[in-house]
Amino acid sequence: MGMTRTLLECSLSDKLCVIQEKQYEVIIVPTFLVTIFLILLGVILWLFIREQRTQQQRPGPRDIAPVPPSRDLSWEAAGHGGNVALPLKETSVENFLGATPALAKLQVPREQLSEVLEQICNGSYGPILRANMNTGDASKPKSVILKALKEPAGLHEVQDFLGRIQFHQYLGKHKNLVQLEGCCTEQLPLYMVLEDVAHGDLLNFLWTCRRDVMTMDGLLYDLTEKQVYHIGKQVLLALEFLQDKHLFHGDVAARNILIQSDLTAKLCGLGLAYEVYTRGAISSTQTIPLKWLAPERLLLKPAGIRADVWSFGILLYEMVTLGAPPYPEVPPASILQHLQKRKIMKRPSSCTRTMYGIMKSCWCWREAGRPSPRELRLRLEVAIKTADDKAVLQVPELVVPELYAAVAGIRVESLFYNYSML
Ligand SMILES: Nc1ncnc2c1ncn2[C@@H]1O[C@H](COP(=O)(O)OP(=O)(O)OP(=O)(O)O)[C@@H](O)[C@H]1O
Repeated sequence: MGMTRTLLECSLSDKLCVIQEKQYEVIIVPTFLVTIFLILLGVILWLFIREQRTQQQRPGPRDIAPVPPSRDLSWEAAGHGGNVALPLKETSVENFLGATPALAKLQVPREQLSEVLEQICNGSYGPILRANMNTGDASKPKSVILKALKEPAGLHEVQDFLGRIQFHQYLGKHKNLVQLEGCCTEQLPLYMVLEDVAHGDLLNFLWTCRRDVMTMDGLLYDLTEKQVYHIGKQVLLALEFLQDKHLFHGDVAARNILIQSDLTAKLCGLGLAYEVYTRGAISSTQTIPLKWLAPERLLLKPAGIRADVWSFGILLYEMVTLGAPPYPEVPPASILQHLQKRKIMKRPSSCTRTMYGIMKSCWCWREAGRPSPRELRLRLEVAIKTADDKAVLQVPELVVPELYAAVAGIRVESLFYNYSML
């Protein structure tokens, strides 16, 4: 209306009128544009905040970053490493602990954990303890393993620890994976509660088989070729399970396999599988003993389940030599140069040609040339039929853990050994 009146009141030669008309354009159009822009910005911000809130409230493993393709290193490079996206300044550890409803169902009341029986070792994020858990029947306490988060812990460490528990929950049950029983995470100190695989790790079992110990708590310290295949097959079943979830283990070795008296084998040490889950890759900063690693891992290239297959070959070597360190003549730091010359380990005297053939297939330089866990398992199932079930594997030399650690390229503190106490 204002514009029309101005035009009617002015003649075309009236300069003031032209200026007045332009002033309207200069004021109204930008104001209109700025208003639209502000409204749009508001809507976008509102949608963003709403999405963030719903993500934090969602239960289960979705709190952890979604599973990216396992061979995609760019996922990590693009900075998607975190697992629960809460800004540090906005929350304290206590607030954060109260705000993880995803773990509510897993909570074990602290008063049910009666006494700590022993500290097994120092794990990668804190002490690993054996404790008794009350089951309701006072005469039948259940032994469990507590993985504690060392204190003091920052918010990132707490987030990471909770993410690991959720990862266990996400994995679910498998006979050949160590089982999550619950957690205590509503206040500090934080515990992950795991089933107790009482006979401990396979490496200690293998070392004990070198001794004159016959049996302990129902476990027979003798190993035959058939049993090596039997244990190997179970590890492969666990790897198939991980592969079905687009994951891989990253640290397959005798020290990461727990053993029960009936020789049920359970893969533990799932820390790297968790990294694969959250980042799509294993971070190169992780210190994994080099002698177990496939060439692509040593070269810091993207790796997948077939890197586990390489390590599985080393595991067979460990079993058949009753826990000898791999490549005893090669210093750990020179392993890559050694492999680059296409050298692999020679057949140990205790190893049949069939088993050595299987090991060699795992140690193919090219990933694609290696069998999948399933193909390998089928080969083991064939081999098991004709394997020796009588001759007990024997190695006369006893192990000195410190020496073993130096040759294997492992920190001796990371080895749990009750071996020397026997
Ligand atoms: N459920 C269990 N039952 C018996 N012993 C266990 C159990 N879990 C772990 N251990 C013992 O603790 C050692 C270290 O375990 P594990 O590798 O799982 O811990 P970690 O070093 O903190 O690994 P990660 O970061 O990969 O989870 C094992 O070699 C084993 O001796």
